Amino acid sequence: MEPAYLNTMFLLVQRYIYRILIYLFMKLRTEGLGKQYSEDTWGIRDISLEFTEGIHGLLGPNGAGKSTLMNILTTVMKPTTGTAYWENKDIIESPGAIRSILGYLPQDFGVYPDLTLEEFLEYMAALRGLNSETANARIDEMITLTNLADVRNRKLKTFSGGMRQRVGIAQALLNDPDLLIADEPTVGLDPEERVRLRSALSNTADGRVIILSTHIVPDVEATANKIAILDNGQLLTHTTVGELINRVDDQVFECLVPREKLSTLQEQYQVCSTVQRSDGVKVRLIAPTPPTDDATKVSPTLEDAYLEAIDQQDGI
Ligand SMILES: Nc1ncnc2c1ncn2[C@@H]1O[C@H](COP(=O)(O)OP(=O)(O)OP(=O)(O)O)[C@@H](O)[C@H]1O
Repeated sequence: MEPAYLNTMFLLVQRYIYRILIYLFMKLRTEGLGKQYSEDTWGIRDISLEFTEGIHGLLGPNGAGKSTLMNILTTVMKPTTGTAYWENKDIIESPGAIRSILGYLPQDFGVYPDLTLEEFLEYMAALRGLNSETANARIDEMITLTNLADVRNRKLKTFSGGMRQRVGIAQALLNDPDLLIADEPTVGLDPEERVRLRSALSNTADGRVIILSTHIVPDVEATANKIAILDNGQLLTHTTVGELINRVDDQVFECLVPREKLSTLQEQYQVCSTVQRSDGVKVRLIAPTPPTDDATKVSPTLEDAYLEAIDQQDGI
Protein backbone atom coordinates (compact mmCIF):
# COMPACT_ATOMS: atom_id res chain seq x y z
CA MET A 1 0.00 0.00 0.00
CA GLU A 2 1.15 3.57 -0.74
CA PRO A 3 2.63 5.31 2.36
CA ALA A 4 0.49 8.42 1.66
CA TYR A 5 -2.66 6.28 1.71
CA LEU A 6 -1.61 4.63 4.97
CA ASN A 7 -0.92 8.03 6.45
CA THR A 8 -4.43 9.28 5.53
CA MET A 9 -5.98 6.12 6.98
CA PHE A 10 -3.99 6.56 10.19
CA LEU A 11 -5.14 10.18 10.54
CA LEU A 12 -8.77 9.19 9.96
CA VAL A 13 -8.63 6.42 12.57
CA GLN A 14 -6.92 8.78 15.01
CA ARG A 15 -9.66 11.37 14.48
CA TYR A 16 -12.36 8.73 14.89
CA ILE A 17 -10.87 7.52 18.20
CA TYR A 18 -10.54 11.12 19.37
CA ARG A 19 -14.27 11.73 18.64
CA ILE A 20 -15.25 8.57 20.53
CA LEU A 21 -13.17 9.63 23.53
CA ILE A 22 -14.73 13.10 23.47
CA TYR A 23 -18.20 11.56 23.28
CA LEU A 24 -17.50 9.19 26.16
CA PHE A 25 -15.70 11.49 28.55
CA MET A 26 -16.28 15.17 27.77
CA LYS A 27 -19.46 15.69 29.72
CA LEU A 28 -20.94 17.96 32.32
CA ARG A 29 -23.63 16.15 34.27
CA THR A 30 -25.92 17.38 37.03
CA GLU A 31 -27.87 15.18 39.42
CA GLY A 32 -30.86 16.54 41.31
CA LEU A 33 -29.42 20.06 41.59
CA GLY A 34 -31.51 22.41 43.69
CA LYS A 35 -30.96 25.84 45.24
CA GLN A 36 -33.14 27.17 48.01
CA TYR A 37 -32.83 30.93 48.64
CA SER A 38 -35.36 31.17 51.47
CA GLU A 39 -38.06 29.08 53.12
CA ASP A 40 -40.44 29.46 50.19
CA THR A 41 -38.06 30.42 47.32
CA TRP A 42 -36.23 27.86 45.26
CA GLY A 43 -34.10 29.18 42.37
CA ILE A 44 -33.97 25.72 40.79
CA ARG A 45 -35.27 22.32 41.85
CA ASP A 46 -34.14 18.79 41.05
CA ILE A 47 -32.25 19.54 37.82
CA SER A 48 -30.67 16.45 36.21
CA LEU A 49 -29.01 17.17 32.88
CA GLU A 50 -26.16 15.98 30.70
CA PHE A 51 -24.22 18.40 28.48
CA THR A 52 -22.03 16.73 25.86
CA GLU A 53 -19.85 18.18 23.06
CA GLY A 54 -21.56 20.94 21.06
CA ILE A 55 -23.77 23.93 21.85
CA HIS A 56 -26.57 23.56 24.39
CA GLY A 57 -29.07 26.39 24.61
CA LEU A 58 -30.42 26.97 28.11
CA LEU A 59 -33.68 28.73 27.51
CA GLY A 60 -36.24 30.13 29.92
CA PRO A 61 -38.21 33.27 30.78
CA ASN A 62 -37.03 35.76 33.41
CA GLY A 63 -36.80 34.13 36.81
CA ALA A 64 -36.69 30.60 35.34
CA GLY A 65 -33.48 29.76 37.19
CA LYS A 66 -30.88 30.07 34.42
CA SER A 67 -28.47 32.31 36.36
CA THR A 68 -28.81 30.13 39.46
CA LEU A 69 -27.84 27.06 37.42
CA MET A 70 -24.97 28.94 35.69
CA ASN A 71 -23.67 30.16 39.06
CA ILE A 72 -23.63 26.62 40.43
CA LEU A 73 -21.94 25.20 37.32
CA THR A 74 -19.26 27.90 37.39
CA THR A 75 -18.79 27.04 41.11
CA VAL A 76 -19.48 30.52 42.46
CA MET A 77 -22.58 29.21 44.28
CA LYS A 78 -23.17 25.99 46.26
CA PRO A 79 -26.38 24.03 45.61
CA THR A 80 -28.72 23.11 48.44
CA THR A 81 -29.34 19.65 46.99
CA GLY A 82 -27.70 17.42 44.40
CA THR A 83 -24.34 17.66 42.73
CA ALA A 84 -22.61 18.02 39.35
CA TYR A 85 -19.78 16.17 37.64
CA TRP A 86 -17.25 17.09 34.98
CA GLU A 87 -15.87 13.93 33.38
CA ASN A 88 -17.07 12.03 36.48
CA LYS A 89 -15.31 14.36 38.95
CA ASP A 90 -17.58 15.97 41.51
CA ILE A 91 -17.25 19.74 40.92
CA ILE A 92 -19.20 20.73 44.00
CA GLU A 93 -16.83 18.83 46.30
CA SER A 94 -13.75 19.76 44.25
CA PRO A 95 -14.37 23.00 42.30
CA GLY A 96 -10.78 22.89 40.96
CA ALA A 97 -11.89 20.02 38.69
CA ILE A 98 -13.88 22.45 36.58
CA ARG A 99 -12.18 25.81 37.11
CA SER A 100 -9.08 24.75 35.18
CA ILE A 101 -11.05 23.79 32.05
CA LEU A 102 -13.74 26.49 32.21
CA GLY A 103 -14.14 29.57 30.02
CA TYR A 104 -16.84 31.94 31.27
CA LEU A 105 -18.53 34.86 29.59
CA PRO A 106 -20.67 36.59 32.24
CA GLN A 107 -23.69 38.72 31.36
CA ASP A 108 -21.99 41.93 32.53
CA PHE A 109 -18.57 41.40 31.00
CA GLY A 110 -16.36 44.42 31.76
CA VAL A 111 -13.30 45.50 29.78
CA TYR A 112 -10.46 47.96 30.46
CA PRO A 113 -11.47 50.85 28.17
CA ASP A 114 -8.00 52.32 27.60
CA LEU A 115 -6.37 49.08 26.48
CA THR A 116 -6.38 48.03 22.84
CA LEU A 117 -7.90 44.65 22.03
CA GLU A 118 -4.46 43.10 21.66
CA GLU A 119 -3.21 44.60 24.95
CA PHE A 120 -6.32 43.41 26.76
CA LEU A 121 -5.95 39.85 25.49
CA GLU A 122 -2.23 39.86 26.38
CA TYR A 123 -3.17 40.96 29.88
CA MET A 124 -5.84 38.24 30.24
CA ALA A 125 -3.44 35.62 28.88
CA ALA A 126 -0.82 36.64 31.45
CA LEU A 127 -3.41 36.39 34.26
CA ARG A 128 -4.16 32.85 33.11
CA GLY A 129 -0.48 31.97 33.20
CA LEU A 130 0.02 31.40 29.45
CA ASN A 131 3.62 31.79 28.33
CA SER A 132 4.16 34.53 25.77
CA GLU A 133 4.67 32.21 22.80
CA THR A 134 1.44 30.27 23.46
CA ALA A 135 -0.35 33.51 24.31
CA ASN A 136 0.61 35.19 21.02
CA ALA A 137 -0.53 32.23 18.97
CA ARG A 138 -3.84 31.92 20.87
CA ILE A 139 -4.49 35.68 20.67
CA ASP A 140 -4.07 35.63 16.88
CA GLU A 141 -6.32 32.59 16.61
CA MET A 142 -9.06 34.08 18.83
CA ILE A 143 -8.99 37.46 17.08
CA THR A 144 -9.51 35.73 13.74
CA LEU A 145 -12.20 33.41 15.11
CA THR A 146 -14.22 36.29 16.54
CA ASN A 147 -13.74 38.37 13.41
CA LEU A 148 -11.98 41.26 15.15
CA ALA A 149 -8.74 41.37 13.12
CA ASP A 150 -9.48 44.84 11.72
CA VAL A 151 -9.73 46.38 15.20
CA ARG A 152 -6.98 44.59 17.12
CA ASN A 153 -5.09 47.88 17.74
CA ARG A 154 -8.14 49.95 18.61
CA LYS A 155 -8.94 50.93 22.21
CA LEU A 156 -11.78 48.94 23.72
CA LYS A 157 -13.70 52.08 24.67
CA THR A 158 -14.40 52.61 20.95
CA PHE A 159 -16.00 49.15 20.58
CA SER A 160 -19.74 48.58 20.14
CA GLY A 161 -21.64 46.32 22.54
CA GLY A 162 -21.48 43.42 20.10
CA MET A 163 -17.74 43.83 19.56
CA ARG A 164 -17.22 43.82 23.34
CA GLN A 165 -19.18 40.61 23.67
CA ARG A 166 -16.99 39.05 20.97
CA VAL A 167 -13.96 40.22 22.97
CA GLY A 168 -15.61 38.39 25.87
CA ILE A 169 -15.68 35.18 23.88
CA ALA A 170 -12.07 35.66 22.74
CA GLN A 171 -10.85 36.09 26.33
CA ALA A 172 -12.96 33.19 27.59
CA LEU A 173 -11.34 30.89 25.02
CA LEU A 174 -7.73 32.02 25.48
CA ASN A 175 -6.73 28.95 27.46
CA ASP A 176 -8.61 26.65 25.07
CA PRO A 177 -11.20 25.55 27.69
CA ASP A 178 -13.11 22.28 27.26
CA LEU A 179 -16.22 23.97 28.67
CA LEU A 180 -17.53 27.42 27.74
CA ILE A 181 -20.44 28.97 29.61
CA ALA A 182 -21.99 32.15 28.19
CA ASP A 183 -24.70 33.92 30.20
CA GLU A 184 -27.12 35.97 28.04
CA PRO A 185 -24.33 37.05 25.66
CA THR A 186 -26.63 38.75 23.14
CA VAL A 187 -28.61 40.99 25.50
CA GLY A 188 -28.68 44.58 24.21
CA LEU A 189 -27.14 43.79 20.82
CA ASP A 190 -28.60 44.85 17.49
CA PRO A 191 -29.68 42.07 15.07
CA GLU A 192 -26.52 42.27 12.95
CA GLU A 193 -24.24 42.02 15.97
CA ARG A 194 -26.29 39.13 17.34
CA VAL A 195 -25.71 37.21 14.12
CA ARG A 196 -21.94 37.88 14.30
CA LEU A 197 -21.80 36.75 17.93
CA ARG A 198 -23.74 33.58 17.17
CA SER A 199 -21.38 32.72 14.35
CA ALA A 200 -18.35 33.35 16.62
CA LEU A 201 -19.86 30.87 19.10
CA SER A 202 -20.62 28.29 16.40
CA ASN A 203 -17.03 28.52 15.14
CA THR A 204 -15.76 27.48 18.55
CA ALA A 205 -18.04 24.50 19.25
CA ASP A 206 -15.91 21.69 17.86
CA GLY A 207 -14.36 19.56 20.62
CA ARG A 208 -15.95 21.65 23.36
CA VAL A 209 -19.07 21.74 25.52
CA ILE A 210 -20.78 25.13 25.22
CA ILE A 211 -23.72 26.23 27.35
CA LEU A 212 -25.49 29.31 26.10
CA SER A 213 -28.01 30.72 28.54
CA THR A 214 -30.59 33.06 27.03
CA HIS A 215 -34.24 34.02 26.86
CA ILE A 216 -33.94 34.88 23.14
CA VAL A 217 -35.20 31.90 21.13
CA PRO A 218 -33.55 32.75 17.75
CA ASP A 219 -30.13 32.77 19.48
CA VAL A 220 -30.38 29.09 20.25
CA GLU A 221 -32.33 28.17 17.11
CA ALA A 222 -29.39 29.39 15.03
CA THR A 223 -26.61 27.78 17.03
CA ALA A 224 -27.64 25.03 19.46
CA ASN A 225 -27.49 21.28 18.91
CA LYS A 226 -29.70 20.70 21.94
CA ILE A 227 -31.98 22.88 24.03
CA ALA A 228 -32.82 22.69 27.72
CA ILE A 229 -35.90 24.65 28.78
CA LEU A 230 -36.25 25.85 32.36
CA ASP A 231 -39.34 27.44 33.84
CA ASN A 232 -40.13 28.23 37.49
CA GLY A 233 -36.88 26.56 38.49
CA GLN A 234 -37.80 23.26 36.86
CA LEU A 235 -36.36 21.49 33.84
CA LEU A 236 -39.12 21.03 31.26
CA THR A 237 -37.08 19.30 28.57
CA HIS A 238 -33.58 18.80 27.13
CA THR A 239 -33.73 17.71 23.52
CA THR A 240 -32.78 18.58 19.94
CA VAL A 241 -34.26 21.56 18.10
CA GLY A 242 -35.87 19.17 15.58
CA GLU A 243 -37.53 17.00 18.23
CA LEU A 244 -38.87 20.03 20.06
CA ILE A 245 -40.38 21.47 16.87
CA ASN A 246 -41.91 18.07 16.00
CA ARG A 247 -43.90 18.21 19.23
CA VAL A 248 -46.10 20.97 17.78
CA ASP A 249 -46.21 19.60 14.26
CA ASP A 250 -49.75 19.95 12.78
CA GLN A 251 -50.80 22.19 15.67
CA VAL A 252 -49.77 25.68 14.58
CA PHE A 253 -52.39 27.79 12.79
CA GLU A 254 -52.74 31.32 11.50
CA CYS A 255 -56.09 33.06 11.18
CA LEU A 256 -57.49 36.55 10.74
CA VAL A 257 -60.04 37.50 13.41
CA PRO A 258 -61.93 40.66 14.41
CA ARG A 259 -60.15 42.55 17.21
CA GLU A 260 -62.87 41.79 19.75
CA LYS A 261 -62.38 38.02 19.28
CA LEU A 262 -58.69 38.10 20.22
CA SER A 263 -59.16 37.85 24.00
CA THR A 264 -61.37 34.74 23.59
CA LEU A 265 -58.68 33.06 21.51
CA GLN A 266 -56.03 34.03 24.09
CA GLU A 267 -58.08 32.39 26.84
CA GLN A 268 -58.55 29.21 24.82
CA TYR A 269 -55.19 28.73 23.11
CA GLN A 270 -51.47 29.46 23.35
CA VAL A 271 -51.20 32.56 21.14
CA CYS A 272 -47.65 32.81 19.69
CA SER A 273 -47.93 36.17 17.94
CA THR A 274 -50.38 38.78 16.72
CA VAL A 275 -50.13 41.30 13.89
CA GLN A 276 -52.53 44.24 13.75
CA ARG A 277 -54.05 44.78 10.29
CA SER A 278 -56.65 47.17 8.90
CA ASP A 279 -59.13 44.27 8.53
CA GLY A 280 -58.55 42.67 11.95
CA VAL A 281 -55.77 40.84 13.80
CA LYS A 282 -53.65 38.11 12.26
CA VAL A 283 -53.13 35.53 15.01
CA ARG A 284 -50.63 32.69 15.15
CA LEU A 285 -51.57 30.08 17.73
CA ILE A 286 -51.25 26.48 18.84
CA ALA A 287 -54.40 24.37 18.78
CA PRO A 288 -55.20 20.65 18.40
CA THR A 289 -57.70 21.42 15.61
CA PRO A 290 -58.28 24.50 13.40
CA PRO A 291 -59.52 27.28 15.75
CA THR A 292 -61.63 29.00 13.04
CA ASP A 293 -63.15 27.95 9.70
CA ASP A 294 -60.59 29.92 7.69
CA ALA A 295 -57.52 29.05 9.82
CA THR A 296 -54.47 27.86 7.85
CA LYS A 297 -52.03 25.28 9.17
CA VAL A 298 -48.43 26.61 9.09
CA SER A 299 -44.98 25.12 9.68
CA PRO A 300 -43.99 25.25 13.34
CA THR A 301 -40.92 27.14 14.54
CA LEU A 302 -38.82 26.72 17.66
CA GLU A 303 -40.51 29.82 19.12
CA ASP A 304 -43.91 28.06 18.81
CA ALA A 305 -42.54 24.90 20.45
CA TYR A 306 -40.91 26.90 23.25
CA LEU A 307 -44.11 28.84 24.01
CA GLU A 308 -46.08 25.60 24.06
CA ALA A 309 -43.58 24.00 26.49
CA ILE A 310 -43.77 27.01 28.83
CA ASP A 311 -47.58 27.10 28.54
CA GLN A 312 -47.89 23.42 29.49
CA GLN A 313 -45.79 24.11 32.59
CA ASP A 314 -47.91 27.13 33.55
CA GLY A 315 -51.00 24.98 33.26
CA ILE A 316 -49.71 22.39 35.76
N1 LIG B 1 -30.12 35.95 45.76
C1 LIG B 1 -31.39 35.61 45.66
N2 LIG B 1 -32.21 35.63 46.74
C2 LIG B 1 -33.50 35.27 46.67
N3 LIG B 1 -34.09 34.82 45.52
C3 LIG B 1 -33.34 34.77 44.42
C4 LIG B 1 -31.96 35.15 44.41
N4 LIG B 1 -31.47 34.98 43.16
C5 LIG B 1 -32.50 34.51 42.40
N5 LIG B 1 -33.61 34.39 43.16
C6 LIG B 1 -34.91 33.88 42.71
O1 LIG B 1 -34.70 32.60 42.13
C7 LIG B 1 -35.48 32.45 40.95
C8 LIG B 1 -34.57 32.16 39.75
O2 LIG B 1 -33.78 33.34 39.50
P1 LIG B 1 -32.62 33.38 38.39
O3 LIG B 1 -31.97 34.71 38.51
O4 LIG B 1 -31.78 32.16 38.54
O5 LIG B 1 -33.48 33.27 37.05
P2 LIG B 1 -33.06 33.65 35.55
O6 LIG B 1 -33.69 32.62 34.67
O7 LIG B 1 -31.59 33.81 35.45
O8 LIG B 1 -33.76 35.04 35.33
P3 LIG B 1 -33.26 36.33 34.47
O9 LIG B 1 -33.39 35.93 33.04
O10 LIG B 1 -34.25 37.38 34.88
O11 LIG B 1 -31.86 36.65 34.91
C9 LIG B 1 -36.29 33.73 40.80
O12 LIG B 1 -37.55 33.52 41.40
C10 LIG B 1 -35.49 34.74 41.59
O13 LIG B 1 -36.34 35.75 42.11
